[in-house]
Amino acid sequence: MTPAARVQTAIELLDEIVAAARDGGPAADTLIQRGFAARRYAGSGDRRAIRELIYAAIRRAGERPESGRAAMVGLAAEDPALAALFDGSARGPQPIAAGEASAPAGIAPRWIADRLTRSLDADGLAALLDRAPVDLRVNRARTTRERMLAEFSEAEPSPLSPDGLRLQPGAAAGIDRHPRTVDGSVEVQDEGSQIVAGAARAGAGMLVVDLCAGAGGKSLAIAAATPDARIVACDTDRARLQRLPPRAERAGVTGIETRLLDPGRETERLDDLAGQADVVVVDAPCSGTGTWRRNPEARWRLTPARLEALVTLQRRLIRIAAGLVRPGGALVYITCSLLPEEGPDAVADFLAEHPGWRAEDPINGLGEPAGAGRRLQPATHGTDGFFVARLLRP
Ligand SMILES: C[S@@+](CC[C@H](N)C(=O)[O-])C[C@H]1O[C@@H](n2cnc3c(N)ncnc32)[C@H](O)[C@@H]1O
Repeated sequence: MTPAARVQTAIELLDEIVAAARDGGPAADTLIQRGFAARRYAGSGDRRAIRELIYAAIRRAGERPESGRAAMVGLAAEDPALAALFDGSARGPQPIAAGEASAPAGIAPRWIADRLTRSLDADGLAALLDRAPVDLRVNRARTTRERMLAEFSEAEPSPLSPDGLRLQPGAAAGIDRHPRTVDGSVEVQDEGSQIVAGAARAGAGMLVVDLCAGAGGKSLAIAAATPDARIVACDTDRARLQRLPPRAERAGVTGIETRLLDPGRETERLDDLAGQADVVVVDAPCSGTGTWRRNPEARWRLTPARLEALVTLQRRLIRIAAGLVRPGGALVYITCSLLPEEGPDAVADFLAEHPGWRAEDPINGLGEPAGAGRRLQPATHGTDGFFVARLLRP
């Protein structure tokens, strides 16, 4: 493909990404993969260049642009070499017209950037859109970090997690097909996610409920660290939860059972666990502001109404979780968001409504204080953004 044709293809795929963000469609990565499958003529160099153009345009545009072309025209305004490729050649983009729509540069939609500035300074805000490294969690049930460092010659030990390895983005191509990923020796998992999973502090023989387990990122980390715990992994999303048992098998961990919940009627399937759990983990559905560096178009999907619905659901899930904790047990509340209303404010509300419960440091001084919990952020800790609190039942 010519460089100009790559730009035109990036514009076409961006059009689909913008529409999907507006209409609740598939993630950018899915659309890009489908787009490449439909364009078999694009070689690996073309694909890499197109993907880079797309993500550069997405990262740059804080507000959802009106079209893929507006996003790319905005990028071209800061890059004369790119602007020169709008040359009207056979498969290239038409020349940029005077006064043509151009997406403005920004970090996030205004309404949400305003809320984030309650808790992040300018560097913290900008780092939400950094290019993220790829972190691996070494599966203690299978191997050791030292052995995996020998297998992944380009990896470094990640600085905060004892089980983490870090690969720079360029060195992580094909990581899903790497033999040590396939045999369950390592899992792709952000270092921040590894650390907050550690807040469960599960011990031998404990009953742990992972209320929002999804495909099991946290459950698998807990099981690898504590082979003798019983982990009940719950979720309302059947497709996600179904991905957990094969992952557990691949990782060689036992003790995880899955439980599908009915949205709005979660407690009906949790009756037998009421007041029984040593630890309940609530890795709540959230805005994902802490993971924008991996899914930058997610910020185009958020609306005030969607955020409000999430905040309401988070508060409901904490209350459900509290009903499962045994006296003296712990509730671990996690979000991958840096918005106060999804983290410290949610915990403050819970503590105000539940006298006798108290918070303790969930991650042994790592991260920084955030209300009754702690948080990790890309700018300061090099991880995705997370909030985590550990609340003890009287
Ligand atoms: C942040 S994700 C969990 C990620 C997962 N714990 C991991 O580490 O990979 C939040 C999960 O909450 C689930 N969820 C949404 N509403 C729920 C509800 N009412 N009860 C339980 N889970 C719910 C979503 O399906 C989603 O999988």
